Amino acid sequence: MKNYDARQLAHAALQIADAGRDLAVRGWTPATSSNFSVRLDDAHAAITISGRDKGNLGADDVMVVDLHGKAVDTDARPSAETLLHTQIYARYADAGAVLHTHSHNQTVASRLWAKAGAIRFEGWELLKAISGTPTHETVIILPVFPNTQDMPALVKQVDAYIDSGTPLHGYLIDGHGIYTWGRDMAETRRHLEAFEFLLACELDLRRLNR
Ligand SMILES: CSC[C@@H](O)[C@@H](O)C(=O)COP(=O)(O)O
Ligand SMILES: [Zn+2]
Repeated sequence: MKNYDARQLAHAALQIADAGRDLAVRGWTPATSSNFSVRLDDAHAAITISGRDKGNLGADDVMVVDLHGKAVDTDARPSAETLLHTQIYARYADAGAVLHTHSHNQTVASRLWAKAGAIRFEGWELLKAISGTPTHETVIILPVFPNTQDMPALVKQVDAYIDSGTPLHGYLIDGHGIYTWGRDMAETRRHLEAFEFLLACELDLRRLNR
């Protein structure tokens, strides 16, 4: 017997496919990169199957994992980065969706700010698109973690950052891409779009030497 709600899974798969189509059209998911998930309940998430074309997802491209990243009711292989998704659901009880993309801006910025270890956004009106940010007179830090294929090692770094108490709304991985999340898919898409815009602004200022 399934211990998650199949209707919820079907709805999550639709949300994931819809997000994937939109993000691919924007060019943020090149060459099967990126992965997406939606929380189903306290113990399960729906997540993209590894290696699929993220711009052309259907219900068969989404599977269920438990919050330890283990496949549930299927032999399919979940995203190679599943542990980064389940970590967010485990650490943030109100997280309802996680998006990871590889846009050009995200990837270039991750390299430029890797040494500094973070990008500091301050004074941008669009910061208000990040939930809990009532004014542009705010600082939001987007950390940059070194890339590795060793997911437990990456999870450890993110855990240490969360444990430090600095608010975390998303992060970059060096030479790789971005992770962000929200209470539901709509909020998560807004956060992703806001970070992409802010990164583009910071990159332009760099190009202009400002
Ligand atoms: C195609 S290169 C990108 C992958 O290595 C990975 O970073 C990625 O985002 C997608 O992996 P996936 O296992 O399909 O979820
Ligand atoms: Zn990736």
